[in-house]
Amino acid sequence: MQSNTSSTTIDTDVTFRVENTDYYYGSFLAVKGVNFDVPARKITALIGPSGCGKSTVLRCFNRLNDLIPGAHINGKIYFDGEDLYSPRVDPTELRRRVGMVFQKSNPFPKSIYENIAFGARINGYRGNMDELVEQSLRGAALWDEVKDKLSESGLSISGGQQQRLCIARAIAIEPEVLLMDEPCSALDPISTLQIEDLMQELKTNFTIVIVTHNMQQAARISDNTAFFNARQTDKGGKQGYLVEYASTETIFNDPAQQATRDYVSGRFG
Ligand SMILES: Nc1ncnc2c1ncn2[C@@H]1O[C@H](COP(=O)(O)OP(=O)(O)OP(=O)(O)O)[C@@H](O)[C@H]1O
Repeated sequence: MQSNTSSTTIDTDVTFRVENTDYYYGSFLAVKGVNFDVPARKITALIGPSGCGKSTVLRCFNRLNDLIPGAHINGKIYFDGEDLYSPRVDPTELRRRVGMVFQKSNPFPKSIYENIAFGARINGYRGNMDELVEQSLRGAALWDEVKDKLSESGLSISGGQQQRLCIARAIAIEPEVLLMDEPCSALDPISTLQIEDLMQELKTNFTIVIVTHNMQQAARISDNTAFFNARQTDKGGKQGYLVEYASTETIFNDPAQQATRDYVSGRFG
């Protein structure tokens, strides 16, 4: 495995290999020198204080940062062994393979049924749509709650249900990876636990990378954890970097770095 500092061996298939990457917004170097491997069909958590670059790194896995003017990276990210930034990679097709769930649930202002069917249709799905809708809602542990109101608006259900609808929509197009940017931060504890349980089920089929501010959540659900921090630069700004990457067990119980120990024990951040 590739790692900045830690020694834990992560012996499994690699979905993303991040090699010597620097992340820029224009001339601003937001995150510097990141190396790590994201293993397949595991949950990898990105943690660290605000502004250390977790979302920046996450958004590069499906090249969502391409949509931000001036954003670019140096270094390499490989997805299933292929250079993610190669001209051969079509970002739209990449985003089909690497789905994303955001902090704030964002169902389309359409029926629950159409929330699933719409994306599938655009992606050329030709099979039985009713079956796909049911299977996706079941996969997101939402079917029983909405099966009798599929024609109602996706915006009419609770926040936790909306977030599961967004997960159903994401898995309907059969991605290989699910990126999750603080998916539970707007949810109550019960909905949060439902999403966490769901993630444990989803990881049998999907590689999951999650950004979370909730350290207990990272400890509960993830297999591996990357701890990012930010340091002061000469110019007075802040620059993110990866402090340590290892199994979640190691990061929370026996980290190699004092900064990691301080962070996970709540001493800063
Ligand atoms: N669109 C953007 N344009 C310019 N700078 C940005 C942009 N998005 C993020 N940044 C900067 O990049 C750095 C990393 O931000 P990022 O949002 O990735 O951090 P984060 O760890 O996810 O923070 P938070 O936990 O607060 O969401 C910060 O200095 C931030 O101001």
